[in-house]
Amino acid sequence: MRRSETTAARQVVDLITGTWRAQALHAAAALSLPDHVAAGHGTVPELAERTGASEDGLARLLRLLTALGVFTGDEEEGYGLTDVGALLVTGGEQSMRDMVLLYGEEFHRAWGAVVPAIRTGTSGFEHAFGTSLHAYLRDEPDAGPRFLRAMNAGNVFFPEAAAAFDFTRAQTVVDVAGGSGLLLSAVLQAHPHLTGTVFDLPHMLPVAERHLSAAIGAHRYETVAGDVFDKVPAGNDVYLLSRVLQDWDDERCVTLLANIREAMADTGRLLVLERVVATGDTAPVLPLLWDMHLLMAAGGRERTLDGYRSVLGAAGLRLESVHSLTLETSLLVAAPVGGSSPVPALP
Ligand SMILES: C[S@@+](CC[C@H](N)C(=O)[O-])C[C@H]1O[C@@H](n2cnc3c(N)ncnc32)[C@H](O)[C@@H]1O
Repeated sequence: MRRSETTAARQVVDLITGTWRAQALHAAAALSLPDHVAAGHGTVPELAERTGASEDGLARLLRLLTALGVFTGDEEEGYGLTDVGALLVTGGEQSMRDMVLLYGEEFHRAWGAVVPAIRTGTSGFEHAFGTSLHAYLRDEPDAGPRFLRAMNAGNVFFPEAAAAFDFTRAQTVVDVAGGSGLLLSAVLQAHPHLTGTVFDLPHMLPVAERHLSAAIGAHRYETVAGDVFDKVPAGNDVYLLSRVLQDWDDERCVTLLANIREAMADTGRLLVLERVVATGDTAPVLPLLWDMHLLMAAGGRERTLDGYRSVLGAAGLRLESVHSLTLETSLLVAAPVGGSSPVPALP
């Protein structure tokens, strides 16, 4: 075999085995191995006793995940956690365990329906579960809070978003479909003069309420239940819309954006947090992977910059600026068409 063929074959094998890596990580999180290792129980017999798993299976899983950079050590000495493994320990502000679990369980099943999803344009989730992700989150006990905990793990760009926009002249902020309230709390913590509202479906609000009451204190925020396709709280200076457009087709995006436009003053601003898709063989892969994942999960999509411009424009908003954040996420600042001044100055 020529060298270029070897390299191409290697690439195919690496692509095929990508899902095995993710599922090995999922097994470690599902068996709480990082928790046990963090508690000092790092040998295979100790882990077998605590998890009820077979020693042979555990030894092989740990040896693979050590090679993948999740654990340190070996079977003889016992295992410790790398920085990656430490992110899989339960609890803690930065923990990504809930994300690993959701992606390894429900979303893995949704990806199992990738071919019918691409054939039909209906989400992989609907093919696999017989119901939409949104209905599942509403109807399945504890699914909503589990989903929000998993979303939290991907929120590493929230503090950056709070710093990327000049909030000094704003007084009130609404996080539209704000989920866990973590973005609003990052904004309120960074800008103590602001008060804020989390607006979301009623079954999602308890998580935001719990988080904001602990992080912010009762007098600076409220939670409001409602449907973004009906109307959103009016008269605020800044509207946040994080990872929401990604779940809907253009028509639904225009409806919800038009509701936000109607609620904002002409001087208001809308801050959209999404990934921007580029094309070509040098395009960053993460937005493209997430675009495909959104088809598998909610039947949604990531958009090109022109795609965001187009749905904003159809709702009476214009894209004013774009800021790059970590994990290839972008902050898009939009202003009402015709409303040129920024949010009003504080008295
Ligand atoms: C992908 S999550 C994003 C949550 C949050 N903005 C974030 O970035 O972590 C989508 C959110 O949209 C909310 N949502 C879905 N349909 C909605 C509707 N019709 N009205 C209001 N919120 C809705 C969900 O409850 C969920 O919190």
